[in-house]
Amino acid sequence: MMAPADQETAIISNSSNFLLVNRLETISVHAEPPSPATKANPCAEDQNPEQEQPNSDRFSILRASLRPVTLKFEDVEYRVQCRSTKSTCFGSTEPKPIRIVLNGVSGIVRPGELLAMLGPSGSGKTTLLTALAGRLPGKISGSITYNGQPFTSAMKRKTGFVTQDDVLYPHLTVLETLTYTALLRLPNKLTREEKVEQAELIIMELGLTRCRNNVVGGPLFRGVSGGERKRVSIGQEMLVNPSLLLLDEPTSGLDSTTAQRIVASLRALARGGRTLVTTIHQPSSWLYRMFDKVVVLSDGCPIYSGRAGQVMEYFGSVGYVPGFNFVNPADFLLDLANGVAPDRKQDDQNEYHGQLDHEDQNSTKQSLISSYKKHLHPLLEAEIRQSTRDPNSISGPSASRGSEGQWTTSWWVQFKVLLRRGLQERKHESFSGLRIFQVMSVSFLSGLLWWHSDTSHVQDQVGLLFFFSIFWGFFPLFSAVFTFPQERPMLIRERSSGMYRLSSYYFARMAGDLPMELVLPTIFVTVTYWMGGLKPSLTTFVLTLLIILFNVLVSQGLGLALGAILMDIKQATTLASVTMLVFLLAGGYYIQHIPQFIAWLKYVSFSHYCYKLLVEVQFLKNEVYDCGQVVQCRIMDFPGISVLHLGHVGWDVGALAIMFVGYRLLAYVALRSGQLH
Ligand SMILES: Nc1ncnc2c1ncn2[C@@H]1O[C@H](COP(=O)(O)OP(=O)(O)OP(=O)(O)O)[C@@H](O)[C@H]1O
Repeated sequence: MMAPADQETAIISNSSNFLLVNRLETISVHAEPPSPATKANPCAEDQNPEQEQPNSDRFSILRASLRPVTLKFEDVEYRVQCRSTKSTCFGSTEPKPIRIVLNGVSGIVRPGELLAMLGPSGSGKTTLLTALAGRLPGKISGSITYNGQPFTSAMKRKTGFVTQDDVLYPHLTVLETLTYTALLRLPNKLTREEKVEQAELIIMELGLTRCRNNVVGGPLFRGVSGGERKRVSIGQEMLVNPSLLLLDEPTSGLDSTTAQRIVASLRALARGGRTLVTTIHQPSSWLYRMFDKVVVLSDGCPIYSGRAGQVMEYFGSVGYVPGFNFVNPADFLLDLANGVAPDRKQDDQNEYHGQLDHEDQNSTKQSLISSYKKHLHPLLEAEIRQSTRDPNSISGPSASRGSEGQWTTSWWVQFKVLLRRGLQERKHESFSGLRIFQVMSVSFLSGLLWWHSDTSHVQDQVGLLFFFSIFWGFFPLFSAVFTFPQERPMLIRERSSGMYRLSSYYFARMAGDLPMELVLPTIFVTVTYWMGGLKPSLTTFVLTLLIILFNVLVSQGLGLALGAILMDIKQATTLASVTMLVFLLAGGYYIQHIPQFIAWLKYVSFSHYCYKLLVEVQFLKNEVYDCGQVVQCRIMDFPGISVLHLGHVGWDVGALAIMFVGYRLLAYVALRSGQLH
């Protein structure tokens, strides 16, 4: 059997260039990594990196981007206003109760260290981690600094954050997911091939080779396993070689061997000069030994913050000694954080069969919190103060090079990669069998209903044109409404790690939607137009098709805007259906004599303009119809047509164009102005 340190050495030496890069970084970082690094990698100091690894040149940019970060958090307090309100008998509401989620948490993590946050469920680990990642909304009291500086956008790009829930595109394979991330997040100075190679290395490093070509999967269809998904999420952050890496429960759902491998990789990453912080549930004693520091939370309050190896000593000194000779320190800490003192635990097992006294638990927690305040807090304060005087931790390169550009890749590269990724992810949804069936069945059915109608039945033909404008108003509107509410988690995740500009995402999304949104209406119109016996002229057909496609784009824009403004699928679909019904009624087909005070409605209805344009091109020439008793009338004088006041094609097209631009602009502004936080 290999000793843990040997195993780690084996993992490091057997694995990819990526870890080799990390090893090399160990030499170049300012801060001195703790001694185990040398144990894990005994020859690191003797080797000339350039000679030993000919490939290392290619990744020198990644190495150069690694800057030691000393993370300090002091007396962090976070309060939230609970949503529930109680109505009083007089109809007024009581003030919303305030909940203290974090209360006076302090700590310091230096480059080369791995800090683990332990605590029962709901104790505030995720909240603290999110605060340290600079992503917690609302006001945080206390101070959190990175090399003595507040969180900046330069720091954002050097920070990796793996959330508890994996936010991944379900239709992309593992390789595609990591490759697109590499293309978006790695600097322009690396070639495309090098970025792809880096993604491959991560796949090897995280043991994902077997499932590299499997789709990630989602709630509706199976893909890779939960543990593999988690590793893909970790890989996405590891790719950019972050100086500060924060992980929320990276081992949840993993078997113990994989969990050990992941934590060993994390420790190796830390030893390469990074600062690592992770939350973890119930680590084994083997995993626990890999942590340099731990913070233990109980109901948002710290009961320990300091060296992992000194934990038993500290709790022994304040009167808490485990009842057994051998105990996993993590289990012991979790018991304490739950208020279960060692003696009570034995009582519980022997006599009470799980009936723990809540008062006892609360008093144990209170006693642990006061011991922390009395003994540990002053020591931590002194350590933080001392480190503030240390020039390495305040003027490290991450502070001095904060003026670097905000983006690693150009707008155009971001646009191209996002466009390709979007097309690949959404082609399944846009051309799903169900969607095609829906459109084709409506198309054939309407073609049969209007089978070879002619100008002797003007009313029927006008009805078909109005149906075109309504169907291709509703359909794209309801598809588009889902876009941004569904993409929101991904957008938040990727934008908060500074992956791309909102504008490049937005334009890529618009461009990617074009072919998908325009193919189905084209097929629909082609089938129904000729089956329905509309004017047998190629020019009229093409013009009809163009008007419908324009209408599709306008209605899609409205759907995008409603989705972006409300960011809630239920609310957005409700508002979309009301709006579309109003547009339908005011469109000019059902009612021709709208009262003056509400007649303005038709001017905001894109269906109205579309319908007018369709009628205009269909009956452009002075055609005639049979208006009874062998009398022929001009079609333009047909009652349902004459009230449309045709003859203003330019205005109608202009109105649609304004709506086309306006709705999309509105959607962009809504996204920009905070719906993504
Ligand atoms: N914005 C919020 N509004 C209301 N309650 C909140 C909010 N943020 C956090 N909380 C509460 O604060 C507590 C701590 O939450 P947090 O997610 O940080 O716990 P945790 O230790 O990570 O739990 P777990 O291990 O189960 O993930 C929870 O009880 C949670 O409900």
